[in-house]
Amino acid sequence: MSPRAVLVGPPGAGKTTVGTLLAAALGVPFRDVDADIETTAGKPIPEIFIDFGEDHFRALERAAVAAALSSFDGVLALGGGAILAAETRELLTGHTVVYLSVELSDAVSRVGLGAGRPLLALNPRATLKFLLDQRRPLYEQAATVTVVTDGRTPEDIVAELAGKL
Ligand SMILES: Nc1ncnc2c1ncn2[C@@H]1O[C@H](COP(=O)(O)OP(=O)(O)OP(=O)(O)O)[C@@H](O)[C@H]1O
Ligand SMILES: O=C(O)C1=C[C@@H](O)[C@@H](O)[C@H](O)C1
Ligand SMILES: [Mg+2]
Repeated sequence: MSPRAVLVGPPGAGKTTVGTLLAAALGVPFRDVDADIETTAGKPIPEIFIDFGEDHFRALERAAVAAALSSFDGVLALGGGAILAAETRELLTGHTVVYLSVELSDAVSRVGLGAGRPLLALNPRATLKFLLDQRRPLYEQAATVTVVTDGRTPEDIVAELAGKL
């Protein structure tokens, strides 16, 4: 069993939004690893960061990604930082990995004040710039399909993707 598509990209790329619509368009279920982690931990992501720290969150994330990749066959959205783990990047090999790319200005306007995103709580623009610069090569390396999302509606992005998958 293998996901039909695995969505990667930074916060604000639209993984949850586009993933939900793409799954509906393909007639398959949608699953979001961020939601899986919250279910396992029994608390929202910001509280996991506060109570246990980022390293603990990343450990939960690695386990949640591994479980979903081996047991789910719909559209799967990873968390924005999941590809930081070498173990996860290796597990992605052979899967259909869709990189939703977004430049800084669109990402900033989409995440606003960063509500619900603990890494962005202090300075969303500066942190997003750092995350985009740090992670862009990792998303590009993992991707089998790349879709530019800047200035486009989720529906337009889904129409492009549905034709490619
Ligand atoms: N193509 C788009 N155009 C405009 N707004 C968008 C687009 N895609 C998503 N959004 C909006 O941007 C915000 C962030 O989208 P979403 O939560 O889907 O991102 P994400 O990639 O899942 O982020 P995270 O990594 O934090 O989970 C939401 O308010 C959503 O409505
Ligand atoms: O970019 C990140 O590192 C994160 C993105 C979100 O999807 C969550 O997984 C969490 O807030 C961390
Ligand atoms: Mg999301």
